[in-house]
This record gives sequence, structure tokens and C-alpha cells, in this order.
Amino acid sequence: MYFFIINPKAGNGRPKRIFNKLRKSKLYSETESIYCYTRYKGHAEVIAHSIKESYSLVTAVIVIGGDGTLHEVINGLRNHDITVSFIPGGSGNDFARGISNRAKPLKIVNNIVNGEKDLPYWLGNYKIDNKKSRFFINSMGFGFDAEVAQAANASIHKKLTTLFRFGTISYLIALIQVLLKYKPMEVTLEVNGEVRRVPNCWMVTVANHPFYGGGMKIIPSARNQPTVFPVLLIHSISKWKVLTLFMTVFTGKHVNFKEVEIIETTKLGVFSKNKVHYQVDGQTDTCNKCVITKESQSIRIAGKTTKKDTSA
Ligand SMILES: Nc1ncnc2c1ncn2[C@@H]1O[C@H](COP(=O)(O)OP(=O)(O)OP(=O)(O)O)[C@@H](O)[C@H]1O
Repeated sequence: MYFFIINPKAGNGRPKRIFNKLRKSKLYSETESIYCYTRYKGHAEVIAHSIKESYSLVTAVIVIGGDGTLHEVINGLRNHDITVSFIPGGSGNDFARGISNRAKPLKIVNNIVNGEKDLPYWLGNYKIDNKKSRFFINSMGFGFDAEVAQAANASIHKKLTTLFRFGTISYLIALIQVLLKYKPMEVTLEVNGEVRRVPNCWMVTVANHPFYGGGMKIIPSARNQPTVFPVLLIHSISKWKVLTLFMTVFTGKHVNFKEVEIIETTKLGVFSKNKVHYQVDGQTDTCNKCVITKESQSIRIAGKTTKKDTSA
């Protein structure tokens, strides 16, 4: 049995339209499945957690929503044995980009039902302050990018730009708004066992794949694998240079700036006396301490076309 979780609020209602179309298909009518719409923020996590009880009956959980919805489902399941699939319907959809899944919704379901090979995917693990550890699917960032994500989520432009499929534009508007008032943080990092103080720090970002903010290549070299992960560190830079730097993020050329460092590590600690903003898979909050590691056991992602074919 396939279990669909649909976020009707993601991507200006796109997941609902996708699912309505899917339900009218012959493939759907021939497939044993149940579905559930999310009703509030965090509901996808509650639904996924409840599936855990009867997971032996579920062949795969199919998420239709944005990256935030997938983040909740993965954390609700907390079980690497349940196969998960993702039909992108959000405003950013960086996860689908990260695994290079450009297939259309019907094709994704067709791939799952017809047993296309599952893709192994290694999540990031993060522990904020003294809370329970959780997983992230795409990236986690501290400082400037987190404040930009927060401003973009709250912006009235987001709805409009998502409607016209220009999610990145709302991110760029938020970037300029935050840039004008941003004050760099003072953080202590623990990387590869070494402690390092970074007084004029703009951002620290960790990623499981290159994409971020609706298609920017924040860490172009990031590859999904089980051991190390890359950390992008931007510090001691002027505001105007940050603007120039972000102009080149789409091509990945920003890594050539002398103020940008990329460090590979198995564990990252971020500590600060003052609360710092963080974003995890696009959702934001503040913290004083975070420890990030890589999950060595992979989860299984179904529905990706392994042969070169992206037709519906
Ligand atoms: N019924 C609902 N009403 C309000 N919010 C909801 C509902 N269902 C889920 N949510 C919340 O919607 C938020 C946004 O979801 P999601 O991130 O999947 O979409 P998005 O922001 O459009 O896409 P992306 O993350 O790819 O940019 C999540 O925080 C989720 O908890």
C-alpha cells in the first residue's frame, strides 16, 4: 500500500492540483493507496509518525509538497527502512534538484509502482541546544542565509513569485532587505576536532547537495555520500562584496572569492554566546549551539528515473 501525504498550502496550492490530476489517472485507480492532507504546520510529521506503527503495510510514503513537508515526514518516520518518494510541489524544490529528479508526477508514481531502483540518500543529523537530534534533507545554515530565508518565508512577494514559478526572486528581494541591516555574528566553530573563533562571520552553511534557495548552487562541490560533508564559511567581507558574491551563486563562482572557505568535515559544532539565526531545509529559528553530523545509514528514495526519460 502507498501512503500519500499532501501539503495543500505548499507552493500556492500546487500539491493539491498535482494530486487531483493524479487521482484521475488509470495508474492511481489501479494502485492500492491511502492519502492524507496536512492541516497545519508540523502535521506532516505527526502523520508520518503514526505510519510508523503500521509501517510493514506501507510500501512507500509519497510526499507531495515542498522541501519543508519532506523535512517533516523524514523526521516523523525516523525509520530508515521505510521507502520515501517526493513529488515536488513547493516553491523552492531544491531536494528534487539535488537528486536530479526532473520526472513529472505521474512518471514518478509509475517508477515507484514498477519498481525502478531506489536511490540511497544520506541525511544530515543536527542537534540544537539541548533538544533531541533531528534530520535535514538539503542544508542547514547559520547567520545571513538564515535571516534571508526567514525574510523570504514572511514576504508577501513569495506568494506572487511562487504563483509564477519564480521562487528565487522572492529570495533575492529578501536578500537585499536583510543585507541593508545585517550585522555579522561572532561564532566558535568546531571543525575536524579543531576549535576556531570566527569574529566577523556572515554565514556557515552545511549541505547534502549543491542546491539552495530555489536553485542557487550554494556549495557546488557537495555530493550526497555517507561520510563527510562540506561546510561553506563566509567571513570578513564588506556588504557590497556580499551582493556581488550572491550574483555569482547561480553559477557557483562565488567559491572563488577569498572570503569564502569550503571545509570538509565529519562533524561541525557551531557555538555562540548570543542567539544566532539558523535555517534548516528552509525553516528558521534561533539557537546558541548546534552539532551536525552525517547519517552513515542511508534512507531509500523511490521514484527517480534511472534511465534517461523524463516524459509523463
Ligand atoms: N494545512 C496547512 N496550513 C498551513 N501550513 C501548513 C499546512 N500544511 C503544512 N503546512 C506548513 O507549510 C510550510 C511550507 O511547506 P513547504 O516547505 O513544504 O512548502 P514551500 O515553502 O512552498 O516549499 P519549499 O520549501 O520547497 O520552498 C511548512 O512549514 C508546513 O509545516
